Amino acid sequence: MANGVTLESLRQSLIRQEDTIIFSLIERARFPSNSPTYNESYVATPTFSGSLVHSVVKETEALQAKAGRYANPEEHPFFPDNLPPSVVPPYNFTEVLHPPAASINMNKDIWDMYFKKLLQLFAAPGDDGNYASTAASDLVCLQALSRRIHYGKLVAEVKFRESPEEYEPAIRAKDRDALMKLLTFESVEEGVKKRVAKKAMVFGQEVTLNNDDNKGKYKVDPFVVSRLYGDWIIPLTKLVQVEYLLRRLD
Ligand SMILES: O=C(O)C(=O)C[C@]1(C(=O)O)C=C[C@@H](O)C=C1
Repeated sequence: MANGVTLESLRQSLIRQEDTIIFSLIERARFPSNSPTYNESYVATPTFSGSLVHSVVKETEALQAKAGRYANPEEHPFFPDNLPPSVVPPYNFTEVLHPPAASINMNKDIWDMYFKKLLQLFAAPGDDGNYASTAASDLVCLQALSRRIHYGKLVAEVKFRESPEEYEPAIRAKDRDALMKLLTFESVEEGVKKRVAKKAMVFGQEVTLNNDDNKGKYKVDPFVVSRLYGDWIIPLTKLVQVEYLLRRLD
């Protein structure tokens, strides 16, 4: 395909992104749940609107927008409204995606999934007062998840270009189920779920000098990581692909 992007190269990137996601979860799991981070009434100052995490994400995004982060089509802000423009010289990113792709931003769903479902699965209950660091860790997780899930746009583009004749009728018929079927590779998904569990075991083990006295203790539960992928990350990546394909002929 044009620009040297292939399904294989995109899958390699998704595999590399697993490392980033798992490490970000391990870092977040250093802290307990720290509920004041998410409590809107905890921060009572006009400087911050909403919860601490809301402000940390929003204000960090504003700074990163100035530094050019969102000029990259692979990056999506959680708070896209009123972001300041980039102040850095533009970089000529290769255009792979069909332009309507720019209107797809699933971060609202990612935000809800992360705070309502994922977090409680891997952050132990408790409060150690490290709210600012907790919010900073959440931001790193959210950005890693967002990048991975929106990678679905590129994956969908490559799949479309490889066999437009298969996709076009389903796109014209706006048949989401047919698109979902076409883009699904169950054996690949099974492989992803197994590999991330294995990576969670390797990356999350305690490394000591005297062999295996910590066997079986992991910083994030490998089963939970596999479940995050199976129940949320992969389904949202597929939803991005469907949304992208539906606009592919616009
Ligand atoms: O590898 C692909 O073909 C993808 O579309 C990525 C992905 C995933 O999210 O990991 C999603 C759908 C496929 O069924 C398999 C895997």
